[in-house]
Amino acid sequence: MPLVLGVDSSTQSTKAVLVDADDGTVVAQQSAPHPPGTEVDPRAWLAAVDTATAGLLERAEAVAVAGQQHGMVALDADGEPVRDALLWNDTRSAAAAVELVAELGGPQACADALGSVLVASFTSTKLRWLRDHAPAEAARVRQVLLPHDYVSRHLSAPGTAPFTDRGDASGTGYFDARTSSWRHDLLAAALGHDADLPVVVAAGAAAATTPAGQVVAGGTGDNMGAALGMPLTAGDVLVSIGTSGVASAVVPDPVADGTGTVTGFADAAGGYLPMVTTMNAAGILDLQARWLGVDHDELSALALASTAGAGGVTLSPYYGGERTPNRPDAVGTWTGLTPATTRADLARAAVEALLCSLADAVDALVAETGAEPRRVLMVGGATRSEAVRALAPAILGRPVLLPAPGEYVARGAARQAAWALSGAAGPPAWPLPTEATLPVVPTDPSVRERYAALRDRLAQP
Ligand SMILES: Nc1ncnc2c1ncn2[C@@H]1O[C@H](COP(=O)(O)OP(=O)(O)O)[C@@H](O)[C@H]1O
Ligand SMILES: O=C(CO)[C@@H](O)[C@H](O)COP(=O)(O)O
Repeated sequence: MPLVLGVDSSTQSTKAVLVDADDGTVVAQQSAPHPPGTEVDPRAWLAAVDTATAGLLERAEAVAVAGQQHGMVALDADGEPVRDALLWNDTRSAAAAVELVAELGGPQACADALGSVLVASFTSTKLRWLRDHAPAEAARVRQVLLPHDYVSRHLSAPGTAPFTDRGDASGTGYFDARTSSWRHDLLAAALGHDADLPVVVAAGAAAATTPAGQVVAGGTGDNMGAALGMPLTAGDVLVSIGTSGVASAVVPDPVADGTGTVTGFADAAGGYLPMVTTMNAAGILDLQARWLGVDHDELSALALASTAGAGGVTLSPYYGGERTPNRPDAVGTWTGLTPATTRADLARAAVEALLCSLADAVDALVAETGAEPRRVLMVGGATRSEAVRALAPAILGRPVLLPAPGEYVARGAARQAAWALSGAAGPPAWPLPTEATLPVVPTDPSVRERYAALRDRLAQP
């Protein structure tokens, strides 16, 4: 029974799961929090991974890291950060994104070259921001890594050249996933000069060893990790409700959505992972719980005590700006508040807004990939909310398969580690533990209609 360790270095925390490589059974798991905010000293992730893997790494024969996508880890000649990392949900580079898309010949040309239309989340836009707003720091940059590359390097033997994978690289804005090659020209155009980039490791290959000699696999982006951890197969749509809200699917061929709604990432197994990502997801409920002075269980109970449509209250939940739709300067907007509005209505409106935003994401993904999903699976921290589970099938308009509670990004990283350890042609077959299939219960269609009307009204200048 060889054990493998999977690490998820996501936005809010690092999670580590120790797994039996033969059948995917979780033997132990630990986590450690990350600092809040959209710019973070990346060394905090190294401290978190040390804490989360303490006592587990020693027991593993192989390890892999999946990490939050896109974050800009800019290193100097000594391999130290020139400044705090800018995360995927930092919107200061929105104007830089517009500029870079224009330089590439417009949105469709950008999607054709990179698989995605650049928005502020992408690494290249952050490098352009650095060039224009902190030129002294930009001039010191010698190497650019993604969060998972930086954590993988930390776990590897000293002197290991940094490495990444095709999945995470496809979210940088200077990688061509179809040829699996870096676009140093685009990196230089963004940053103002060229810099070193990590070696791109083939899917399932061993990339390095730890100081103790354990195999380190290439790692990947957290969403690619989740796809590998399910595993997601043709006909599935995965809805993930963490810091970001994500709808994703695995497909064999690249997509190039010139509207920018669907990003055309690569996956961690040689295919592609078209995705729709929102910036406001679990945080909508965190904020609502704080405002109402309740915990998550109480928020859920309140939401379920109201009725469909939240007594006429509708929320546009783009509190921190939004990426899909691309409204980096948006704020949250409430409508329909009356003297009759209750705390339960407010809780309900928050849950409905979260799910309507995800329903938009699923619909856009289905429209781009052209096939109604065979299954919709739902994972992520906010699926612990009973209200989210109860209302999701009705608002998504599809039955929802709920995998057993677990850390599926970390499980995907563990599966990649097991793959690299085995040297086999593909990852091991691990059964997906499922908790329930949540059936669709008919709901008031005006919930989505009113959400869409508010969303579209706010888009007007
Ligand atoms: N019972 C719950 N109800 C709603 N949200 C929850 C609940 N438990 C945890 N969360 C939220 O889930 C989020 C963390 O989810 P996770 O998938 O781990 O995020 P990430 O991978 O982005 O770090 C946090 O915002 C947390 O508050
Ligand atoms: O930017 C994206 C996807 O393009 C996000 O999905 C990040 O990858 C962060 O993920 P979580 O921390 O929410 O899992």
